[in-house]
Amino acid sequence: MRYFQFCLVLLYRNLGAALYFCLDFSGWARTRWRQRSAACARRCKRSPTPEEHARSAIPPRRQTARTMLNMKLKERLALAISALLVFFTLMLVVDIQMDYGISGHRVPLHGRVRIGDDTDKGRSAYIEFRKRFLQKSNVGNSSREYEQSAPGETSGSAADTEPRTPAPPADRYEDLLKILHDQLQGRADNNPVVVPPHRDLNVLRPENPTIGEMEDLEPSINASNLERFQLKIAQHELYEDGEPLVDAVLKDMATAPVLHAEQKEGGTQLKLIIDYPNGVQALFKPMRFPRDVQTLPNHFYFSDYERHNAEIAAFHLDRILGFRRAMPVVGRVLNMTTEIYDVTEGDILKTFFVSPANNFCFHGKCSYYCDTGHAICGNPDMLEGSFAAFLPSSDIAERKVWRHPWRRSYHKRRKAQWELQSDYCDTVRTTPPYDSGRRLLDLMDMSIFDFLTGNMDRHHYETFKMFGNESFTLHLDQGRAFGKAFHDELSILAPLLQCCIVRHTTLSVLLKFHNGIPLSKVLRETMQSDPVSPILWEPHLAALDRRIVIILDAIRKCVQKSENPLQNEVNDFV
Ligand SMILES: Nc1ncnc2c1ncn2[C@@H]1O[C@H](COP(=O)(O)OP(=O)(O)OP(=O)(O)O)[C@@H](O)[C@H]1O
Ligand SMILES: [Mn+2]
Repeated sequence: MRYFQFCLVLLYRNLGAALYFCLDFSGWARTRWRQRSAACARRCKRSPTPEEHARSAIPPRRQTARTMLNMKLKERLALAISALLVFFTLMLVVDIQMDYGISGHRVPLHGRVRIGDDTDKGRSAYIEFRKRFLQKSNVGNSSREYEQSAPGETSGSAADTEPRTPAPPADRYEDLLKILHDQLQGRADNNPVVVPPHRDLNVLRPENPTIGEMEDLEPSINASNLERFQLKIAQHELYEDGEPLVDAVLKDMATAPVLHAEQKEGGTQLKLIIDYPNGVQALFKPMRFPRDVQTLPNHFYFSDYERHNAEIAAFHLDRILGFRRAMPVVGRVLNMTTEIYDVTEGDILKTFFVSPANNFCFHGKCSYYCDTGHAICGNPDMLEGSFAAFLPSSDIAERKVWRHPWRRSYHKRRKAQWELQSDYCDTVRTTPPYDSGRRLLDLMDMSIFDFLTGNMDRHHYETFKMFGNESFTLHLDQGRAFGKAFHDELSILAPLLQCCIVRHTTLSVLLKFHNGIPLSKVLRETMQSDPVSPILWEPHLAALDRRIVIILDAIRKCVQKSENPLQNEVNDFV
């Protein structure tokens, strides 16, 4: 990136001079052209004489050399600068392509960048699977399932939003169940796709200290539930299965008096830090739209609005799937006057106003959607939002920010490297920290989690520094999840399909929901406890059950490919 900045500075510094020379050069070219045209007018109409023929037979290289010698110094300079400019531009493009590692890790490229691989190489099943998936969704399924609704379109008829009992699954994935069963019996140990529990550090957990133990901190007698929760965050999970502090923290955030509100710096969209008594804090994301408003079809994932209910739903989903890597999030309705306006100060106060519909609104200051046209409005001054329990401060537990290897390009015309290179995972899996331990498997879980919620906005992820690389990846920032209920974004599954590796435990949970009580039902019921329930529009819940099937298909495809790579290649071209 430093090279990139250097190039930019050089480019801009030289741009003026280069332009001058280029213009001057074009002047020179025009004069030459005029001279040549005049000469041509004299002789072009007749056929060339033998001497002219001989003259034109001078080798082109000598001609070029002669032209160069005839040029003035200024002309030569202009040419050199133009060439330099082209060179810098080329270097710039190469630099942007190469830059995707932070935290000291630059993944070596081994000269493997290809433009648009169209067959899967090695273990990847991404391209083959995507082809089939697209065929499937094009043929015979022209129902609403795969259509994108119009901008701002709402649910349609009431019957549409009624919970429906899904039909019994036709395919129980017996082949995948058998792998799980064999692994529990100590067989299928070396399955290249499904990692058995005794080779998974998340299950083994030889050590699992908490932040409190690492920092030698004990909660005081008056410690809040959140402080106790924070000190219990461990190396391999945020909280234990069945941890009672989770519900206690949710309750505090939903009911405790709001003492102070302040806009959070950083991030692209408006968020407030809410202070409660006893040092408890939460990250507040406001409601902008009703539940059934979907991502605008012409919006890229990076310009999509954040949805407060997506944060709430994602927390519950993360918990139900047994990951326990998302901080507790709860919904609450605030009085904008007494719980925001009266308890905040500074510039944000100047952004409050009363709308033509007599609602109380504000927009704060941020880089996306913080203006009068995109204000957040109460009804008339009651505002719903999500409250995420605050992570421990960096004094206690510093976090490390990692660039996600499967990060999107965040540019409307540019593609990321993983989209161009089908064997991209080979590069990632040989690079620390993805070459050993739990990290790569965590990214597979994250890919599954994000595919279920439709979250395309996973540019970075964070871990707690004190636990080193053998620690879980936090599931932070799900604000752009649950945007499109009728579209399944297969590219979110690219990490899984390109690496073809998954935890036994994760596959087991997916199969449990697929063959047993559907995920949509469990999540719907769990979220009923939230104060602003219902949290999700029904089609988003239905999408979860549909997407589990796609994930299971993907894992099956990976297993088949690992068992018989050649045959699958052949089949795919029949
Ligand atoms: N529960 C939390 N407690 C403390 N800090 C948090 C919490 N959740 C997120 N953060 C921090 O706040 C930052 C911004 O949060 P978040 O990513 O949700 O906002 P955002 O506006 O969506 O950001 P971006 O636009 O960059 O995706 C994160 O990078 C994270 O470090
Ligand atoms: Mn975000």
